[in-house]
Parts: sequence; C-alpha cells; structure tokens
Amino acid sequence: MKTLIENIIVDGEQTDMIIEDGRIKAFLNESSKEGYDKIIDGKCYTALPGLVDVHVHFRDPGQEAKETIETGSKAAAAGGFTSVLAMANTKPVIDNVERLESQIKRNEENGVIKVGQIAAISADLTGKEVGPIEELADAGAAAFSNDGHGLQSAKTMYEAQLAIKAAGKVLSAHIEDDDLVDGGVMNAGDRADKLGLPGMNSLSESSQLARDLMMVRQTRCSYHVAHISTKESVDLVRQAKKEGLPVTAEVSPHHLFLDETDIISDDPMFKMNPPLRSREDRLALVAGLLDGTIDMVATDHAPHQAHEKQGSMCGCAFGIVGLETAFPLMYTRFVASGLVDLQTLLKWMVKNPIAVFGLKDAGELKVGDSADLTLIDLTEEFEIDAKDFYSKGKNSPFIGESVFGRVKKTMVDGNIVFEQ
Ligand SMILES: NC(=O)N[C@@H](CC(=O)O)C(=O)O
Ligand SMILES: [Zn+2]
Ligand SMILES: [Zn+2]
Repeated sequence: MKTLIENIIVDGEQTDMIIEDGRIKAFLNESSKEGYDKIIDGKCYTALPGLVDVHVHFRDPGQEAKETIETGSKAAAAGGFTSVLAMANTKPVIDNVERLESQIKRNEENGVIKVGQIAAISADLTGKEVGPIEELADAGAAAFSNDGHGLQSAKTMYEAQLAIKAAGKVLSAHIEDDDLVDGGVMNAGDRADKLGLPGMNSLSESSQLARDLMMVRQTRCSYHVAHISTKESVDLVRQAKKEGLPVTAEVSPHHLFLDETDIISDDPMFKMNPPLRSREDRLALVAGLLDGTIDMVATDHAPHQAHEKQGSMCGCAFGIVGLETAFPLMYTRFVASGLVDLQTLLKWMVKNPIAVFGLKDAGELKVGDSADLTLIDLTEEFEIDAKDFYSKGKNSPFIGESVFGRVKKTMVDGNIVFEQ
C-alpha cells in the first residue's frame, strides 16, 4: 500500500509525504502521481505526529452504555490521538493475567488506534493487597494504576512501589485520601459553602502524595502523578525532581482551564475527581506545566451516560470526557495565544508521554517512522458541539466554547482511522 499526501505543512514547511507499508517513506516537493494506491489532498493542513494520552477510561467490558473500546478509540482518533493507555477500572477490573491478556486482544481487535492497557495495582482496586505485578508486566501491562481509588494503605503503596520498580514499569498514582475527601463533591472552600455542597479537602491529594514521595526516595520506583490538581502537589513534584527522584506528573486540560470559581451553580458537568480547585491551584498548575514540573497533558477521558450527569452534583457521577476537546483547547489557550510554540505542546501531548511510559510510538514525523499522524487545520475556528462527538459520553463543560485547531484526518500505520 502506497499513499501520497499532497500539500501538507510539516515543521512549518509545505511538502508532500509518501507513505509505504505503514511507514513514512519520503518527503518530496514535486512528486509524480504515478504508482500510488491512494492520493490525499492535504489542503495545506498541518501534519503532526499522532497525539498520545496516557489516561483514558473506555468502560469496556461492563459499562458499554457509557463507552466501548470502539467508540472511545474513534473519539481518540477524532481528537488527533493515535495512541492511548486505558485505565483498569472496567467491570470487571483488569487485575489478573487472564483478564489482561483478553483485554489486550480486545483492545487490538476493537480499537481503531493503538490502545495500551494499564493493569490494576490491587484486586478489584480495593487497595487491600498488591496484585501479581510481575506476571502482569510479563503479560504486557503498559503501566500500573489504582485509578478510580487512592491506595489508603501505606503498606500497599509501599509494596506496590517495590514490585513495580522490580518489574521496570511506571506506577500511575490516583492520589486520594478517602477520609479527607469525606464524601465531598467539589473542592472545599468558599464556593462549595456558597453552593451548599459538601467539599473535598485538597490536602486529600497532597498529603498522600507526600507520603508516597517519602517512599519513592527509598524504592526509586518510577512514580507518575495522575491528574495533578493542587498547588501543594506541584510544589512537592518540583522538589522531588530537584532531588532527582524518578517522579513525573500529568495534568488534565480541565484543571488548567477551569477552577471552582467557574462553578456558578450545582451543575454535574463540573463534577470530576479530582475536583476543580481554587484559582491559585489552577495558576500553579499552569506555571508547573510551563516550567517542566508537570511533564504532560492527559485527558482522564471519563464518559458517562446523560442520566448519570443530571440533577445535583451530590448524586451524579464523577468525570468528564476529554479526548475530542483536548487538542483544540490546548492549542487555542497555549499556542494560538502565544504562550508557547507548537513544539512545546507536542512535548506535552506526544514526546513526554512516550518517553515516560516507554511506549514504542515514534512520536515524530521522520522518514522510516510509522505513519501515525494527524492532519489539523490550525486556522479553523469552531464551536465545541456534543453532536460532533464520536464518544458516547457528551459530558463536557467545554460545550459551546470557541476553539481553533480542527482535526481533519488521523492515520495509524498509514491507514485513515478518522476523517472529518
Ligand atoms: N476522573 C473521574 O472523575 N472519574 C474517573 C476515575 C478517575 O480518574 O479517578 C472515572 O473512571 O470515571
Ligand atoms: Zn483518578
Ligand atoms: Zn482516570
């Protein structure tokens, strides 16, 4: 299979790209159109290496009404992603070798992009004891996480770090002290008080992170902070990096662009875990991303059915979708606004995720690399509309927002997996 993409922008230059047998064969300026199986008019769209998201929830098996591997991966492709890591909090949880092997096969069969599988740290995410980490790593676990629940037991966290370090994998930590959360539905503070909603103390994140980092000093386990949300957590990661600890962090777009002051009424679209924090927290996250304390952006794509995101924040589900809004939001707010260049955004959304999680993705558009890429019209402005979502989840607080950067086509191994 030989494909020619004409007139695309790569690194700021207009070019043609030849793809053969799933790989980038050459960049040419004047190519003859003979001998191709497919010719695509790139219309001067910008070609970027496929985006990578190390934190998504595809709900399959068990909650297919919220999302499936197929719909979730189609949403990812529509968002410009060619590679994601799926969390283990499906029903049942991916916590043993048999389930992991079957899930890896299902991800491959049903996913239109590359879907790596994260395995659970503990059986059923209870945190009581550490699961068979070595066997799961040998069976192909992309990383380990207890996402959905914090590990309340220090002993479980300590033993998990030792086992994950021995297996040479990354521990992606959902940090949450249940006692301090105490049934809250949004960040504790003035806003929660005003709305009369139960608050979650932000120390529920940072205090558990401090505990975990004390352990990393000893275990040297590669420890990745999932969905970091507080200023204190950013300070702790910054300090840990200064010390040379193997610590990394991801932030989700919603924690960069929204804070508790955006919650003007009891609205389920603003309920997620961790919650939107204070403005000060949000600005610390932006600063942490800009200074390299936070390594990457991850969506924490958490689809739910419409009826699960209705009524009061007290009764509804935690989580929002993010795969189809992440790139345009990040591009609009960080690149189009002039804060950073496109290369920096690609560091956050491609290069660092690949490097930290040791993924096999090329992450670049170079001759010889696999043709995992996305073609984007960076100049097209559009309104985020749930009707356009491929995800079954329409639960986004960004609906109605005007953004730049429309994904036009996404290719995995040279095959088109999304076309607008
Ligand atoms: N982020 C959320 O609010 N929800 C996630 C779980 C999680 O990421 O902790 C989910 O699975 O729905
Ligand atoms: Zn989580
Ligand atoms: Zn999550």
